[in-house]
Amino acid sequence: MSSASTRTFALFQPQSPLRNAVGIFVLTTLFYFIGAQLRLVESLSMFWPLNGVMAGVFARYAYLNRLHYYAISYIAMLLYDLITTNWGITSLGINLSNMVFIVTVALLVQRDRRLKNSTPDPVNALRLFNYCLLAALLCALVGALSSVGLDNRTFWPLVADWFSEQFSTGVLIVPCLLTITWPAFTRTLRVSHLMPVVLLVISVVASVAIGGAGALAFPMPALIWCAVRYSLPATCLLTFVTGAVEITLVANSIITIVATTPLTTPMMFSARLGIATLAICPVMVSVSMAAINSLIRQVSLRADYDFLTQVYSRSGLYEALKRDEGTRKSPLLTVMLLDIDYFKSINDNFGHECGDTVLAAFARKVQETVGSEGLVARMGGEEFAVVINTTSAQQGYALAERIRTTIEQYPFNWRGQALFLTVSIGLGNGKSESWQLTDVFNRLMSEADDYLYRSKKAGRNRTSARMTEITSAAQKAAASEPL
Ligand SMILES: Nc1nc2c(ncn2[C@@H]2O[C@H](COP(=O)(O)OP(=O)(O)OP(=O)(O)O)[C@@H](O)[C@H]2O)c(=O)[nH]1
Repeated sequence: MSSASTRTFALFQPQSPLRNAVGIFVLTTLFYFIGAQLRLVESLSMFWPLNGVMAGVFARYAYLNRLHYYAISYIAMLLYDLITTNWGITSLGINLSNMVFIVTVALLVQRDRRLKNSTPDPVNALRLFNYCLLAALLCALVGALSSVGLDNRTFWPLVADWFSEQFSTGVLIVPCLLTITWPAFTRTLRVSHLMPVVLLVISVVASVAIGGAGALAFPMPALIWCAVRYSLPATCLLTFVTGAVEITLVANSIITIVATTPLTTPMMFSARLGIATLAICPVMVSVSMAAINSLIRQVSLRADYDFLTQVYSRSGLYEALKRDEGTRKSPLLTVMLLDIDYFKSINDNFGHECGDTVLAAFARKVQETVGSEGLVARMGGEEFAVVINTTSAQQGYALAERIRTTIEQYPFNWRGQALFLTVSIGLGNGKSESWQLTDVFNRLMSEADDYLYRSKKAGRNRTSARMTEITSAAQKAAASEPL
């Protein structure tokens, strides 16, 4: 799910086992500390981020999936308990339940990776939701078994509490950990970009002000808006923050979902599950948006380029011209239409495959001759267009002649045999205003088409243009004048 355009965290590295071990130890201790601090508020107000964070870390970095790294995380938890609690042997079981959650999620995500299911698609987001569900169930069973009797609590309420806590924090945190990247601010920030976040804050405030069970769903429209507007990592982060804030506000009765206080375990169970279930929606929308955008990029790339020759397609050329509008400086545009002479005979004599190879090599040679400044497009069959900014009609004509002679002399290679081709060219030259480039192009294209016809008619392997017509008419007139 990670974006290639942004840098990823470098806390862990495949070749640095010591660094990884220290990183895992510190992260485990840090998040154990944070969880323990939240736990101190009141027994039901927990938000236990450790398991979600460590599951995300192990799931994200495949090279951390080693027994000794898991063991380091487990030892860090035991040490923390040893120093800060008097749980004694019970700590082994309680922390084993944490490890059950971490290992289950990490292994299931890694398995998906191996099966090549790591692309952002809504099914993967849903799968992650199920993995958290399964991991939370297993963790709750182990956790409740180990802690039954602590604080006089019985098995099933413990399972419910443990499960809802693990599931909600897992669903909120794991997608975040799997997608998080360093922010790359390439665009200037406009106030309108912040509107989804502003609405999100307003909806959380409204949840507090209005209260009731429905209040938990208030941030949903804002989160969906975030999913449509922002990147997947940003959406996951905002969903996590909103969910965590809501859980904390409900647990501390700041969002009042029931009139009775203190909140009972079943109420908190339901609230946590509700928040977790709602949290999957923006993530799925965001993943769908990422999949749609990547598909659009692929499709438009395919439409913009000719598959065989790798130069622009006709529609791609128009798009490129539209992009150039407003930025170009040259007042003159040259459009060339090139048509390979007797191309049919290549197909007839050497086969279609040879024809294809020659077309691709021809396009490469033309692009090479015009350089990166010129746009080359395949207009269809063996007909190509070149569009280039020029300073004079002569410059355009000289370039066309250079293309023609280059092709004439170039030995196209087909299975060790050298094939020689010629090309006929028609030229259109004209002034262009930057805002009407495509209109000018259409006009010059029709002029180039006219002159291409003349090149073919005059015997092929030549360049024709208005300029040459004027020149040859002047030459003819000069020749016919009496001495
Ligand atoms: N191999 C191959 N041949 C193609 C492709 N597109 C068009 N052609 C062939 O290009 C040939 C064009 O033939 P014509 O239009 O008669 O033109 P020509 O033989 O080049 O003759 P002139 O243009 O009159 O010099 C046809 O035989 C088409 O089948 C392609 O993508 N691959």
